[in-house]
Amino acid sequence: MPLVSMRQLLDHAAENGYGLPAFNVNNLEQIQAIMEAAAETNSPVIMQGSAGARKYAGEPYLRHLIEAAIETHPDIPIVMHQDHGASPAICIQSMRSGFSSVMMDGSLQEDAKTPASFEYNARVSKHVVDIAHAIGVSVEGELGCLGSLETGMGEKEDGHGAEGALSHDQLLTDPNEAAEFVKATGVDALAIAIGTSHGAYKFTRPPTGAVLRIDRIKEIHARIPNTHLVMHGSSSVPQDWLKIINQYGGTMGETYGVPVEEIVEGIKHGVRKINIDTDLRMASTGAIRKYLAENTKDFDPRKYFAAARKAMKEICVARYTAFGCAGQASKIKPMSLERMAERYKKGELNAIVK
Ligand SMILES: O=C(COP(=O)(O)O)[C@@H](O)[C@H](O)[C@H](O)COP(=O)(O)O
Repeated sequence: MPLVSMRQLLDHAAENGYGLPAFNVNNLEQIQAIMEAAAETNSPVIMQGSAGARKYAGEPYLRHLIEAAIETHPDIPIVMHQDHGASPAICIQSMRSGFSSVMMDGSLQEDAKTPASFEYNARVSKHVVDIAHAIGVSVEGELGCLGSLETGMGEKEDGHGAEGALSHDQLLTDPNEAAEFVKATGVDALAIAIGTSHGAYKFTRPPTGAVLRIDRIKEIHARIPNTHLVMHGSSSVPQDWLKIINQYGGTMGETYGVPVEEIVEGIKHGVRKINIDTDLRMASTGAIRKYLAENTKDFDPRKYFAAARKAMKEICVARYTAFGCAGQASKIKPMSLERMAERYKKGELNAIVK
């Protein structure tokens, strides 16, 4: 099965009431873990490369690893998505190199740190949509700045994200603005700010509705019913892996993520794409720490990478199952990007704004 557009998968998810985890990828073992889990559960796949991943692995390595997944698993629809493009130029470069979906993150200025105005965000996002849709590529936008409703701080991590204190309004996507943004841009998917943040340190205690505003999802979805909502920063920060990391020499502090049952609630109200990176990082780190501590004579990296791959696969299977993707891959008839471009041109995929 060829590479497919993200819009095709998210439309299928909306029609059938499920959500798709979008796993960040940086190396071979992560990609194999995701694909083994998808094959075992018959799930469609979104793999995404962040700015950090592009810096770490280099875009050609990422692309060829994902292409290897497509070749190895011809029966699974796969989206190659570029996560957090800080400028139209980055998105255009990704499209040129074969990504079937891009995120234009105009919520921040091109430095990926300074919150941008609504006008700037709408202008750069619309620019990317015009180019992407002409070739059948899907576009995710972002409105609102990710950060903590507990502390009021932005979530700068690894060079990406707003720095310093943010107002409550900036940390929470406004449904009226979301409607205006989608009308002005025509993005296929919209990342919203509801109190989640990237990385492991999201909440100092299990989150309540005051700091994780799932209720806001319902209000936004009611205004833009066919624009697919995206939850960034949605790792659940598995407590069992946190314990293993610390048991084997790690010093991670007490922290909590987004509970899977809250994500499932979001899926009932229009969330279709759920970004997950930290959970696989934690499973991988915990498994490697444990393996090396228990096998002190081993020096073959394939042994501890295999342990990491197995741990990551278990998380992927759990998320595919919980989000309702399991069993869906074989029901999807892939559409070429050319066909998607025709559909955009005919207006078949126009946004509904209420
Ligand atoms: O939402 C995301 C991950 O959420 P998470 O931390 O797993 O809760 C991704 O979109 C981030 O972009 C990604 O984790 C950032 O990765 P790097 O830039 O550090 O590679």
